[in-house]
Formats: sequence, C-alpha cells, structure tokens
Amino acid sequence: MNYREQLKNKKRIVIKIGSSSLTYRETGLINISKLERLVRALADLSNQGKDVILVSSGAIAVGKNTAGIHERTLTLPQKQACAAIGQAQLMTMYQKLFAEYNKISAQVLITKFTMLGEKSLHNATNTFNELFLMGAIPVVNENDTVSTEEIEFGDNDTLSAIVASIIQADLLILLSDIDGLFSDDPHQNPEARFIDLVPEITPELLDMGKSTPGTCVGTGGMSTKLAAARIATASGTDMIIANGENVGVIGRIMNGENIGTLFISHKEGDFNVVDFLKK
Ligand SMILES: Nc1ncnc2c1ncn2[C@@H]1O[C@H](COP(=O)(O)OP(=O)(O)O)[C@@H](O)[C@H]1O
Ligand SMILES: N[C@@H](CCC(=O)OP(=O)(O)O)C(=O)O
Repeated sequence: MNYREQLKNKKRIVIKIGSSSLTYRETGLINISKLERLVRALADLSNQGKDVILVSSGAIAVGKNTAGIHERTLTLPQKQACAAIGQAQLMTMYQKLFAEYNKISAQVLITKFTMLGEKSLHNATNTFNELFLMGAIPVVNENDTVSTEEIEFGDNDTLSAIVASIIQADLLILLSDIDGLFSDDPHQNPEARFIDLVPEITPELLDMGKSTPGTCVGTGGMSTKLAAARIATASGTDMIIANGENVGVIGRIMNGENIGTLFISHKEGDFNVVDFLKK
C-alpha cells in the first residue's frame, strides 16, 4: 500500500485552516459558504468514526471587520482586542454549522505556554481525549488575549503541529492559499517546481520555505509550515499542505488522492515537543 493509500486508515486528524483561506480577499469578511463546506467535510470525517480537531485562524480577521478597523497594520493591543471580538463570532458560526449536522463542537483556546507547563499540558491533553470520547469536534485557536507569542512570532501552523503531537494524531492537514510546497515561492519565482512527497525533512528542504510577511491578520508563511512539518513528523504524524480554496480536498486526501505535499512521519523516540518548544 503506498503512502497516499495509507491515508484512508488515518484515525485521528488535525485540520488547520488559515485566515486567508477563510476570508474573502476583497473584503476580509468570512467566506460563509466555504465555512459551511469545511464544517460539512469535518462532520463527515467524524461520522466515519475518526477523531477530528479543527485549528481555525480567523479571529483577528473577523474581529477587525466587526470593529471597523481598516488599517492593514494593527498594533498588538488592536490584534488582541480584534481576536477577542472575532473569536466569539467565529465560534458561534462553527457551533451553529456543526449543530446542523448533529455534531457537538467545543472551543479550546491554548497558548504555547499551555504546552510548556506540565500540568497545563496534561489538562489540555485530558480535555481533548474526553471531548473525543463525547464525539465532539474541538475547534482550537490561540488565546490571543493572554498570549502574544503566537500573534507576534508564532502562527497557527506551529500551534496545530503542537496539538497534533500531544494528542498523537495520525495526520495533520494544513489548508493554505497554495497547492503545497514548491522548490521556491511560486509567487516570486515562476520556475519553482511543485513537490508532492517529502520522505524526509532536510536542511535544504527547510531553506525552500521562504517566510512571507504575515498578512495583517495572518502570521504564517511557508517557513512556519515547514517548522510545523518538523514537529509533526518527528512526533509520528504525517502532514499534508494542500490548497484550502476548495475544502473538498479534505475528502479527496482521505480517499488517497495525490493532492498537496505529503510529509512522511518518522517518529523520533527521543523527540519531545515541550523540549523542542523550549529551545
Ligand atoms: N517554497 C514555497 N512553496 C510554496 N509557497 C511558498 C514557498 N515559500 C513561500 N511561500 C509563500 O507562502 C504562502 C502560504 O503561506 P501563508 O501566507 O501563511 O498562507 P496561509 O495563511 O493561507 O497558510 C504562499 O502563498 C507563498 O506565497
Ligand atoms: N489566533 C490568530 C491566528 C493568526 C494566524 O496564525 O493566522 P494564519 O497564519 O492565517 O493561520 C487568529 O485567529 O487570527
């Protein structure tokens, strides 16, 4: 059975969607029909008996529009206030949409510091496992109001890899605004070639991920996705970067179709995500 075929058997899956994939570029407002299609795809995976976690960015983007802030560059307090406004609205939309498919959704707000504290890490892990037993779908985001780490320097790509590591997920899917990893940023270098399979993460590969300045609401870029791949694969979690333009790719990926860039996991016995984060 090839690597793609094996995706059909993945039981515990983390799906991360970025701000730029959730909002209309022109208005910055939530793409409601895409949110509906995303929720339907995740509810379907859950109905197949899989444990599903959604890491959803977008709080800052939603809150920014609600607060009527139109500047591209936000101060940190503005970002934190927008996140506080937007997270409530985003979660309300998710809860409404999941309920239409008879699914319980649950908000889990974490920070990198949650993961660094032994007791908080233990509590977070217990919460996720209990939610799975209830058949619930956790919707995770950074608790931007109390942690600036992720807004300023981090991103939800890394956060989703940390979550995948602590719950021992089988697969992490990062939905982005591009088809996957290229040899260079294709928006800057038309000669860049697509890479569909990464058997092993090497220093040369890590150099391919040019960091793009986060959008005024997003913070990722490909370099953070490769950092996420490093955490996920060392933890025993395969990872895929795919284009979130059509969230139907989730079902096609789970059916073993050759979509996106697949990073093959190699669980490193001595790898500990907490120690990795403390570096
Ligand atoms: N080697 C690369 N392969 C693909 N995309 C790259 C690469 N280097 C930089 N990028 C850029 O990273 C962007 C995707 O990251 P990001 O802007 O964080 O999107 P999102 O928030 O949707 O995940 C791409 O649109 C592309 O411009
Ligand atoms: N907690 C922030 C996360 C920002 C973030 O990581 O955005 P992205 O790079 O689009 O995934 C928010 O919800 O806006």
